[in-house]
Amino acid sequence: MRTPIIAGNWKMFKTIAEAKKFAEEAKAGSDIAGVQKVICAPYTALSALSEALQGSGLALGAQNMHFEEQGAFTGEISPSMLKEIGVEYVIIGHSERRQYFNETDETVNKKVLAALKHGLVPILCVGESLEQREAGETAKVVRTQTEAALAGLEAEQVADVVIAYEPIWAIGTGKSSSAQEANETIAVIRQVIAERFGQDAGARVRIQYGGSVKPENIASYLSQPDIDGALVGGASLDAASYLQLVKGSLQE
Ligand SMILES: O=C(CO)COP(=O)(O)O
Repeated sequence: MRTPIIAGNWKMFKTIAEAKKFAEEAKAGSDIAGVQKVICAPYTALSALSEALQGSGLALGAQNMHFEEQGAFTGEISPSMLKEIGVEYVIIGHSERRQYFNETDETVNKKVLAALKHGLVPILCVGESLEQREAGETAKVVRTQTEAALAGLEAEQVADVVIAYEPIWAIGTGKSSSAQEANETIAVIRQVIAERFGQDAGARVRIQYGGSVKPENIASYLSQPDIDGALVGGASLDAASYLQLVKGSLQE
């Protein structure tokens, strides 16, 4: 049985004061059990949130990191810097980073390896563009991205990775993939992992859907057999909305 995981990706939103306010409000859901709750905040808010989230039941995540331990990499943040302030999860390879910040399958792979080495749980993002989808290439694209990102990992490590399937055309557009279509693509990802790393890793790895997930549609995704949670942008910015997502992820 895979525990569902609902991760908020705040992207470039929220000052420290706004982040603290969210943390206070999110404490109303501290007693909700059976689901893993994560908020991935901007770097500047992480340290304050590490304290402010105490007692909320929410774990802390970052949205990116460098793969090196330290060095002359102006503007970058290392895995141990994140660990030091209580970060447990890190989003890797989000399509916005692939699109705007030159993230490649190769750097994604290095970051996944570095995260695991430092005891951070990577939330690895994969997903096709609208053009690729219309060309019938969805399965091929997610297969290539998944294989490249997980190259060099042991089966035991793969089981600990969280994967987020985010079709690019569904991000922030209000156009969500149907739950059934999302489940089909997620089943492909699970199959790729089972082929490469064994049935056990395939059965254990948690795979989220992301792209215009809202409190109104979350239950339909989570009712699918291969979908284990959601990576949510816009609807995670408000604490009440985030808690509704968490509640909605619990199967009746
Ligand atoms: O990119 C996303 C989460 O990482 C999805 O964003 P939205 O939920 O705003 O569509």
